[in-house]
Amino acid sequence: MSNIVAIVGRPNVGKSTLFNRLIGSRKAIVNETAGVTRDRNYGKADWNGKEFSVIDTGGYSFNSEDVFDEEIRKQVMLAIDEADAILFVLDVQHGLTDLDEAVARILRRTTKKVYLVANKADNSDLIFAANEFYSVGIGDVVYPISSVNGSGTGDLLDAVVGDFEEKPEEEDNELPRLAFVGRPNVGKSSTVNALIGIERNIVTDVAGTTRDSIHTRFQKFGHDFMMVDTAGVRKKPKVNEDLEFYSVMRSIRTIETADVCVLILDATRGVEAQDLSIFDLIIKNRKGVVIMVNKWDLIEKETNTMKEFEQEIRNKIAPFNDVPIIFTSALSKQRLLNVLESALEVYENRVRKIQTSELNKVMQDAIAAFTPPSVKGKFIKIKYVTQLPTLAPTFAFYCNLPQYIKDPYKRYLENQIRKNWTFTGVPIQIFMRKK
Ligand SMILES: Nc1nc2c(ncn2[C@@H]2O[C@H](COP(=O)(O)OP(=O)(O)OP(=O)(O)O)[C@@H](O)[C@H]2O)c(=O)[nH]1
Ligand SMILES: Nc1nc2c(ncn2[C@@H]2O[C@H](COP(=O)(O)OP(=O)(O)OP(=O)(O)O)[C@@H](O)[C@H]2O)c(=O)[nH]1
Repeated sequence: MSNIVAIVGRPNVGKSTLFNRLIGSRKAIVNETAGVTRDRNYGKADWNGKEFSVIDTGGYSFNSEDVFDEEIRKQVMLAIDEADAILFVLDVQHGLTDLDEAVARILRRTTKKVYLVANKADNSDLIFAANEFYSVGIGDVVYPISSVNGSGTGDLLDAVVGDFEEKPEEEDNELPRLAFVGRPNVGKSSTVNALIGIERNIVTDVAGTTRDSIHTRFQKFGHDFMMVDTAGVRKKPKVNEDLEFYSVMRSIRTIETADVCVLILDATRGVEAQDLSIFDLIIKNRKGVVIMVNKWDLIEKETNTMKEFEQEIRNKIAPFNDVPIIFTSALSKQRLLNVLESALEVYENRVRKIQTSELNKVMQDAIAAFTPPSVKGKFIKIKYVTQLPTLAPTFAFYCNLPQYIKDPYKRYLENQIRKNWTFTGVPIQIFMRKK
């Protein structure tokens, strides 16, 4: 499980610019995954081989003035709760403002690691001016950086990743880990409680290694798996705000811990932007996914209601829509066990390894049937393909001119893989390599 770094600060100090710079090194890799949309607030970064998640708390803010300060305050508090490290960004060109001071007051109270980042230090005079920020009284070091030209970010990142605690591998490594995620009020607690209630005696709470995550072991019908972060679900830290930021922040750690995520939707609300953001988080972390449309009991049904609903979801999550979709009622426990069955199938799909010989036999035919279009008169030849020994399915295609193979052709290859083997619910990565 990776470390989580949150970027906080008042508007316009350059949080998004810093965010883009931090995840920039990963962009090329992220784009390799056909059809994954990059949202602007969450990404994976890598510094000297240490991977971590980055959250940009900006951009979520309300535009209305009176709720503004309060909203920033809440975001900072939540960032403190959920992140392992905080980058507190200030603007050297603008100097300290009241709002900076207000954020600093909150940050002074946390025991989490806070790094004071003096952004927009584009030249040596401005780097010198950053010394002003020692007066803020957070940490022993001020990191002058320029998010625009990149100077100083190396020293900052050295410090940040140098302070990461090695996260111990969680216990019960072989058991599949399932997580129930979704925005507030969709029925996460009801689902988990119903599942636990189904066989009260055969579940045990296992304290996780992180703060307050409790993993519940579930053994029944020949299944044996862990439900991750059920503490967060059952304890119900009541966040009233139905804001994207909260669902996303609360979901990140859970998703990173899981192998398969059950994304719960509220049938009465349809698919909303927040649901799609959480879906993107799951895909970005290359986890398995099952979509559970809950509160189905509340829907007036006609002959095709379910089919139409399902189609609407598939359209919205396209292009990656080879995903199980199950209509449930946590209240009446309808089809909850189907969700489990499905999640465990997805788990099997995620660990599936295809023999290189079998893979090549099938894929060479598919490639022969539809060859990559030649570029600038150059003939592109894919020589062979192999599945890499990674946790989530990743295929490397070796060819003479990898840079000329574009996303549509990669999607063709992915579709052929999905057609011939079952990878339902699992994102697939396709890499082109030079041979
Ligand atoms: N000169 C200079 N300008 C910068 C630097 N970093 C960001 N900026 C500029 O500052 C402005 C604000 O940057 P953003 O990244 O949008 O700031 P933000 O903190 O994310 O703002 P909100 O989304 O409103 O919270 C933009 O015009 C950036 O181009 C920097 O290192 N040097
Ligand atoms: N009719 C109906 N109501 C449901 C169903 N599942 C949950 N509810 C109701 O929806 C409300 C929210 O359910 P919770 O299980 O608390 O939802 P949650 O996702 O855990 O909510 P947060 O803790 O806010 O994230 C409760 O009033 C439940 O009784 C369902 O399948 N049908």
